[in-house]
Amino acid sequence: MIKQNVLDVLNLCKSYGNHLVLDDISFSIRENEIVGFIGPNGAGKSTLMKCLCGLIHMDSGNVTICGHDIQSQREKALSHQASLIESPGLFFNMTGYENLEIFASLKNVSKDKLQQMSDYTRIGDYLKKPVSSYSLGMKQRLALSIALLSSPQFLMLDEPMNGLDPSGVFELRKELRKMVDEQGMSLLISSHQLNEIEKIADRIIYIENGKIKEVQKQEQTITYQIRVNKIITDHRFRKLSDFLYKFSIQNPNELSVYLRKLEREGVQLLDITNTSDDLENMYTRIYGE
Ligand SMILES: Nc1ncnc2c1ncn2[C@@H]1O[C@H](COP(=O)(O)OP(=O)(O)OP(=O)(O)O)[C@@H](O)[C@H]1O
Repeated sequence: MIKQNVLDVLNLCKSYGNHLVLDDISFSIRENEIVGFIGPNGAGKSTLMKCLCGLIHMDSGNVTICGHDIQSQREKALSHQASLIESPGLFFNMTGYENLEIFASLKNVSKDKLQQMSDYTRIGDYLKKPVSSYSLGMKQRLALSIALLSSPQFLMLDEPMNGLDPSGVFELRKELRKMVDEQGMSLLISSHQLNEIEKIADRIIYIENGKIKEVQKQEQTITYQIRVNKIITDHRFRKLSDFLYKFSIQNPNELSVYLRKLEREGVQLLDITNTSDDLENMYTRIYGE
């Protein structure tokens, strides 16, 4: 089945005064896809997310959410998305449950859904206490539950792992993956935590100075460099120098196929190195040390 795009961003530009913060940004996100957004401080991640959820206006470009243009069909486009950007907008002097109730009534959500999302917070009796008494993790869970009240098809989370302890990060990652897999949601998630993004994202977009520097392909290619004792004629092995070749596979199981092929041709394997770009290598290559 062909997956539709839930988000299309085309040539988006945004400046604050003379400062061009987003410079001709274009990318798409498909159904059921988790896209990670990585970039150094001030790269433009939050500004982009704010443009995508209608919090601020872009100067030029086009954004469609589930096929609806965010400018000409603003209400329809925004009804398909939810976002948590910067600190969650909670009423601190009210209880968690009262917060959920207010947002449920604003979003015209049924009582069942309200109950479902109060259970989803998994903060138990704390729901009856003022939000000011919550830990950061509890506030995050409450804010995420509020964002999910409207069953969005597209969710944007800006640095959701900030301040969470390792078990909180693990839980959040597990839950986000489950939501995407079971409810068909798509997710755009920004983080500074490279290893966390690597674990959750299907694809990663690198941004710097408001420009997309690179998009990691969804299918991670595994590349090997091999040193052998004789010339290989098979074109799938790219010659780097005498007796040094490179080949790429999409699936780890394919490696044995390549190695058996060499064996059949009487080529002796002297050395093999996995030279695939992992996230940290890629980050260093793009942004420097
Ligand atoms: N309201 C504003 N007015 C003027 N400049 C702004 C405003 N908001 C952001 N900027 C500037 O825009 C640039 C991008 O900021 P943004 O917050 O989008 O970056 P970021 O990638 O989210 O950074 P971080 O990882 O530190 O949160 C920065 O140079 C910032 O100073």
